[in-house]
Amino acid sequence: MATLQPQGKVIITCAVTGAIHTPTMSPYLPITPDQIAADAIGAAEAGAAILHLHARDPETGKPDQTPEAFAPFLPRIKQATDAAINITTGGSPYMKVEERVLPAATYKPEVASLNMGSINFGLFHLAPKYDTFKHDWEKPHLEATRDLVFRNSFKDIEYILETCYGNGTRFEFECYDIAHLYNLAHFADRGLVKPPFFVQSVFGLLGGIGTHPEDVMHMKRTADRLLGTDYRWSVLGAGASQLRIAAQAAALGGNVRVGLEDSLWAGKGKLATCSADQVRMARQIIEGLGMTVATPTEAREILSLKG
Ligand SMILES: C[C@H](N)CC(=O)CC(=O)O
Ligand SMILES: [Zn+2]
Repeated sequence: MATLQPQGKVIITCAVTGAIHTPTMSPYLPITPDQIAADAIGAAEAGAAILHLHARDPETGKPDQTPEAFAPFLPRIKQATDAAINITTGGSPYMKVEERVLPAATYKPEVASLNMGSINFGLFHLAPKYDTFKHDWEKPHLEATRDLVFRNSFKDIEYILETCYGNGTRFEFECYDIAHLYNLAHFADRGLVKPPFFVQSVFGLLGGIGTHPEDVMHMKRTADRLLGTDYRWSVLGAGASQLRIAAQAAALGGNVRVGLEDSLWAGKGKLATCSADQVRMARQIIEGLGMTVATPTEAREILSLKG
């Protein structure tokens, strides 16, 4: 029987680069292997017990899901920190599941992300519009920059489970909406996933659930009802909602995820200069609530990681 999460102990996961933010959005977004390694090591030193990692093409900054792309920074991070490595199987919404699972299948990490359902992945920009009748510019309107579906079908999820399970890898179950919790319960009922389930509730991504405190409560109440004591709850808030969502969840006994993958900000209108900035701010909130940040060893215990 998995050990229950000790009261007041909070696991910080840090996601350092991701695949959605582009270099044009912030000069601090880690792109090269050196930058990804330095940002991850800094986040671990600041208190992150789990490091969620993606790779990018150092020239273009584009997501790169080839195992080779992870090779230059993984051993250095493992050398420099005791943090648990969490390799993405999400890659980017443009990739097929066969490509997305390769790095986790190759490196057999302690943790790998697993997206528990498909979602619309939209990105919009304000586009000026010229009214040919009025011969004048109309109020700029929102136009889709990207109109994607981040596909995670039941077969895709099964494929990743089958590919990684034999490696002792456990999953960070990314749940962007309530339905994804039901999908997780479905795989649990089929015995294809074993408790404790590390549930990463994702708030504030267009296409998924919002960031209202009621959304957070709804996710937690539903997870409590469907998964009982078999899950360890964590949250990530996208963009400016990151620390507000973290504070609410920590106060409810949950764990938190921060990092430049999920938000480029360190407070209102201030770009984070590194993911460690956000780890330090999360830590301040956690300790301010009279709680303590879990060490990598404690996180392994709580999540039954292979170590
Ligand atoms: C919202 C996050 N980008 C979700 C994520 O981290 C997905 C993954 O890497 O598998
Ligand atoms: Zn990710």
